Amino acid sequence: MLHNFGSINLDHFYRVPHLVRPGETLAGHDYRVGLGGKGANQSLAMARAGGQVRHWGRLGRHDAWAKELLEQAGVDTETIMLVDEPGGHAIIQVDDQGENAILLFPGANHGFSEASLDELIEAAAPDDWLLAQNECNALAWVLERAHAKGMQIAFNPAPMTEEVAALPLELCQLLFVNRGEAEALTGLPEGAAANELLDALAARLPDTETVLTLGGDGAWYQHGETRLFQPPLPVTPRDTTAAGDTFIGYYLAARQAGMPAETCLERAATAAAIGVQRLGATESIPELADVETLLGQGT
Ligand SMILES: OC[C@H]1O[C@H](O)[C@H](O)[C@@H]1O
Repeated sequence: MLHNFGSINLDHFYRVPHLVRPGETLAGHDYRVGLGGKGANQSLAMARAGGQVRHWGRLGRHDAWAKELLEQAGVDTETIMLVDEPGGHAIIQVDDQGENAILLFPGANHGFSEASLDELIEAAAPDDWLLAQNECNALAWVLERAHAKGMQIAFNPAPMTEEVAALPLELCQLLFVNRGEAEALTGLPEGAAANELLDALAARLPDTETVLTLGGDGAWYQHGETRLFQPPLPVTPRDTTAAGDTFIGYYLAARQAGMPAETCLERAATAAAIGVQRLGATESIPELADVETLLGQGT
């Protein structure tokens, strides 16, 4: 079982002619509300991919529909608490090129007490996995406790903040980073080559398996002497929101099923390529059958 200590947000989407500039008032031409949050997106993607995932989350009581949606997708939601607090939400602008800008309000995602997390870690099995992103509070504490219990840790340092760089990342078995996150963790300048980023990540975290996602430039896996490249799929993105989350959920499900790293990369990249052609966060995450069809393995 994988336990995902992750955010749940209500995403408010606006299609815009361009991302709003400082001081500008801009009219959007489409508006929708959907389930998002990096944590919820990754749980839902993992469940759609056939993985076993339990979500540790906090959700405003009025947004209980979000819990049902995760449950319908196959996520174990027993450990999602409904609380009398404003829930997390995001204001997401998507421009005509599919680029986005996200304003985040953490709300209930930042209300975890150490006691409640202790109970969740206590209930997990020592050989279970923990997955986390950077949208919930008490992150360092959770990583240390989960590691002390013997759990394997997968971490996605998104969104990147100064505090993340100070986390005990050496406790992680698996790290998922995009270009910006890799640059921030290694101190390399913007635009550094993939090989330089991977070298610097390996120097900093020699025991950690690293997956570097580069959007339209493909993805890499690195561990020890092994370095694998997954070429990008030729697609025109409509909305890149949650593409990284889709990738991570599909990767982890494939890994949980015992697939080798190159297969995990291929399935994850294929799922993300389908996702970027659709609008929204959880709404864009494909079903496993769609991914297998594109992989040429459909029935
Ligand atoms: O990664 C995409 C997600 O980031 C923010 O957490 C939004 O809620 C959105 O769903």
